[in-house]
Amino acid sequence: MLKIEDLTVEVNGKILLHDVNLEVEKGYTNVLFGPNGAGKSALMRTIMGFSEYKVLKGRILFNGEDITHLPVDERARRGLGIMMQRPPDMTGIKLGDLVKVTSKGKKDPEALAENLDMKRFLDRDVNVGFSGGEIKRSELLQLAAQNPTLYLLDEPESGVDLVSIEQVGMTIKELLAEGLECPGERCTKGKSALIITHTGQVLDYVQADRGYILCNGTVMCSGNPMKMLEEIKNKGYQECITCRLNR
Ligand SMILES: Nc1ncnc2c1ncn2[C@@H]1O[C@H](COP(=O)(O)OP(=O)(O)OP(=O)(O)O)[C@@H](O)[C@H]1O
Repeated sequence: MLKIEDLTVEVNGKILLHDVNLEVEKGYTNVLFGPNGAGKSALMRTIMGFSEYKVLKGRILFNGEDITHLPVDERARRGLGIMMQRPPDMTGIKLGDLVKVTSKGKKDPEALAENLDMKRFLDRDVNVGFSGGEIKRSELLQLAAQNPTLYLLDEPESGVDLVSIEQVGMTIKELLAEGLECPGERCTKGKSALIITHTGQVLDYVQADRGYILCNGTVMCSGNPMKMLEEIKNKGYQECITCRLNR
């Protein structure tokens, strides 16, 4: 589904990512770990196609197509959706109108908002004055309306209180399960996701398939995400440089 090959990226003349290789197969949920400033959000934003991130080398393939130089809207049309860590305020745009446009009129904003306890926010300007947790729920509401096939989720649990985390986690679980098919005993998973998490809280709700550790702008190793999380909690990131984490 998503394949990143030897990707090197600069912003304002500074190389933020180099020689990044990473994959998310159809139906997989992969996790991106890494210390602050490693380049995780930059990678997400590059995958989504934000124009300030210039690809100097390598490519991004989505369903076999080279999308490295496609604009954001084209990537969204092809099925990429992002929950940003810090999305911008959109003064003058009502959340309800955005949800309606994003779903192309196919989904009822009120019904989508009900699930996320966001009905009272539909008449408000997107993100303006929203609390940290409300922003996360607003981002999820927009993703539910867009219905992408690959979810890029940048720290979905950050700023979310311990009660609301269940709501956020369960919503992500439901979104990723859409299209889940279980012919006979075997299930084919629905959507794909790449999730950035520091705490791993979201992994209490979503089963992760593979973890990647990004340090200093490049992927240092990949492996079992739960083992990686355990290692990071116990030992921090110092070992990732030499890629000695248990996999
Ligand atoms: N538009 C930009 N212009 C200049 N520097 C940038 C830009 N975007 C990101 N950076 C820098 O790139 C580095 C990586 O940032 P990024 O947000 O990707 O880190 P991160 O791994 O997501 O960190 P965190 O875990 O703290 O969210 C940081 O030093 C950041 O200041």
